[in-house]
Amino acid sequence: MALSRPRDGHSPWAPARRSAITLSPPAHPIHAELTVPGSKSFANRALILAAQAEGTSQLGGFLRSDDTYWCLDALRRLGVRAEVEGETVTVEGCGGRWPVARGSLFAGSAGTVARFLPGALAAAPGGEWVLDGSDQLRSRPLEPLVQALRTLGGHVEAVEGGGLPLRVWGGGLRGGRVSISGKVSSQFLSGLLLAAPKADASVTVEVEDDLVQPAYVGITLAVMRRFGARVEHDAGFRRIEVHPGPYRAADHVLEADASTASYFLALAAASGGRVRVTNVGAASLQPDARFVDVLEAMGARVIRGDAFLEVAGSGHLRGGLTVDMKPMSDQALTVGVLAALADGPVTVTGVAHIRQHESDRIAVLAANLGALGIRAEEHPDGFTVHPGEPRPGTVDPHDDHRVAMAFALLAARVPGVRILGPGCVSKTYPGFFEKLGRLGVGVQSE
Ligand SMILES: O=C(O)C1=C[C@@H](OP(=O)(O)O)[C@@H](O)[C@H](O)C1
Ligand SMILES: C=C(OP(=O)(O)O)C(=O)O
Repeated sequence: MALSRPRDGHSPWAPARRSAITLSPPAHPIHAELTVPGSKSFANRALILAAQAEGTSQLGGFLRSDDTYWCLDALRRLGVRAEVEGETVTVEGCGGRWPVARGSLFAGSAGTVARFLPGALAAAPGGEWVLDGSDQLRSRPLEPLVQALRTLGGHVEAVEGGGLPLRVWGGGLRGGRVSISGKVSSQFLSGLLLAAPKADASVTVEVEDDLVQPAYVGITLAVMRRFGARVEHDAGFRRIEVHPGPYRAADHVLEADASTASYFLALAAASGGRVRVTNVGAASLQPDARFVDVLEAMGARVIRGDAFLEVAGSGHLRGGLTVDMKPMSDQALTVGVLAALADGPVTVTGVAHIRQHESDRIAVLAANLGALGIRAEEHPDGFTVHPGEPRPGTVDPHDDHRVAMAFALLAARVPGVRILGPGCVSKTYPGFFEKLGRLGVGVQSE
């Protein structure tokens, strides 16, 4: 099947492209109360389950971003009717029998779409599709998921190499036992679990090695239950039993994005200001809602409510610590950039797998800190940053939204940090730089 596809993951929901943006510190410490938009992790799980459900679901708190665009686009190409109005998506479920049973699907740069859709396709009674993605997503791993779906009788084949593009045939999944690796990505396990209720019999999944970011598996199970799935699991999500049954339509309010919230809370810690995020709290299921613990260890004052988080910075960041970021590794770069402003070295461990995220995040962090005059050592599973006086300079995010958002934090104190290709933030938050501007950070576009 010939494929014509965009090479990157930028969607029609991304703002007009700018070649670079230069940031400068706010004139006054930032004091703000703000909300952040919806989480792509919640949105893409709920979209895929609502599409497979019997009946119509309404999902509130939806954010238009690249990752959610490509998820919705793939479901529409499968014949699912879905309408977005304001922050609400209405999805007419097809019961898992995709109305368009042949064709090409595109995941953009969304790991969630690449890892969650193959199971939903293989579990369908019939059909044949090719799922592809951006160049960046093509280079990210998929094999453990492909192998596990095959163990359950799924008909899935990499077209070339081991990742995307992937050819998937419907035909169903049988139940039984299956083991899967969790040390490179928790999304393999999540993708298998989301498909498991559609199998002919119960599926028992065991994690055969380590499991990174287990909280995302908790989110998977919570969203599955919301759509009617019956699931049992141990405390660490290492052994999970999923019973067969249909997904049923459910109205669902998606959690606001704790990863996005972390940048604004970190900005308060770095700038000596105070930020309260009023729609992400300690009750969130997202691991990054616990990132405030790291800010506290670095000297910030934190107030935790069930539905809000507040951070007040002293303007001084404490270093001299080692942090295992495996449970919330999307914030590893945030720690790395804050460390440049701290009073002692900071080491991050437990994040070997982020070398296979949107970029090799450890290498890209070290190279960009180096370009700003900050020494950073790479380790196989993390890095050590030696703080200093970052100088103005250019950051190349390698089309990785978290690199761009983390380096933007330097604007708390450093004038003249220039970020290339800032549009990459639209993967999860197209309005990120505009929001920084409204908080008083100087934002100059080229
Ligand atoms: O399941 C999810 O929604 C996610 C899981 C995590 O990925 P990995 O488990 O691949 O690290 C996380 O980094 C990503 O931003 C979202
Ligand atoms: C790793 C990330 O995304 P993805 O869902 O593409 O894996 C991320 O958002 O940091």
